[in-house]
Amino acid sequence: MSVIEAKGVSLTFQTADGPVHALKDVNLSINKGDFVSFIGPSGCGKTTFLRTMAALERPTAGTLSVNGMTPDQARKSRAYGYVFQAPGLYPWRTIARNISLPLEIMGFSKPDREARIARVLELVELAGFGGKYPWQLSGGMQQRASIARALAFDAEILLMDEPFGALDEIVRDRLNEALLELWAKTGKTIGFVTHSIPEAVYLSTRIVVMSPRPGRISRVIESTLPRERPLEIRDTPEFIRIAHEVREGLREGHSYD
Ligand SMILES: Nc1ncnc2c1ncn2[C@@H]1O[C@H](COP(=O)(O)OP(=O)(O)OP(=O)(O)O)[C@@H](O)[C@H]1O
Repeated sequence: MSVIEAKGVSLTFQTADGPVHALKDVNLSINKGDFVSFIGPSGCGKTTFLRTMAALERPTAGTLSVNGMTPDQARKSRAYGYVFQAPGLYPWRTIARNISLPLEIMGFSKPDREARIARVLELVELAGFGGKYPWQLSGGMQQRASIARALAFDAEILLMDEPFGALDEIVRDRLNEALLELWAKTGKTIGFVTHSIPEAVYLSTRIVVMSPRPGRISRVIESTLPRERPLEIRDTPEFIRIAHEVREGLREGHSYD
């Protein structure tokens, strides 16, 4: 069953220096339970595409449906959680109260909010840190808190824009493992932007390779790796083969420059 469907999506930004063709004729279907990564050089439209799915940008041509609705309707019915590149937590609110904020806006009762906060803090391994302020946590813990905030209202779709880009590799490895575990536990559909080939291969069921000027999909790679993936899987010939295929896709995209 397809939960996200993009048909002929193009987006041109009008700027003072003329039009910027951020996306051109993007066609993609994401199935329920898929973990889809978007990879490509800087400026190829990865963030823009994720933002159009989340109704944070509007395509200039084509159609997009999210859970059978327009992106606008999907946003209003809270069909997805969105994780930004930076954690974006309010420094004057504790971690629990940061997670609580969208729930308060959505009108969840206090006991329901408290139960949800406890559950998501547990999921991202931050149980016991709800009373801390963001500045009392490390960068990796803050990013996990922002993931908890996106998970709290239990949307079936999670859109993540390079959530681990600013973290060191050891922390990133741990969060990648935790994210896979969470995905296996919850069966969510995940759209994930990254710059890292190993991260894309490790996490995804499908890897969408994009190329710039204008942003297009140059290759979609179906992963042949099993769903259960210890970190050591990165040393297997199959992992290396898929990484090679992604690299080839990236190179291919560049030949259009
Ligand atoms: N609001 C905007 N107004 C004008 N141009 C924009 C706007 N947002 C993005 N762009 C342009 O659209 C193109 C795609 O940008 P986008 O941020 O989607 O790329 P990206 O692949 O996510 O890049 P990065 O990997 O560096 O985050 C770029 O050329 C960018 O300058």
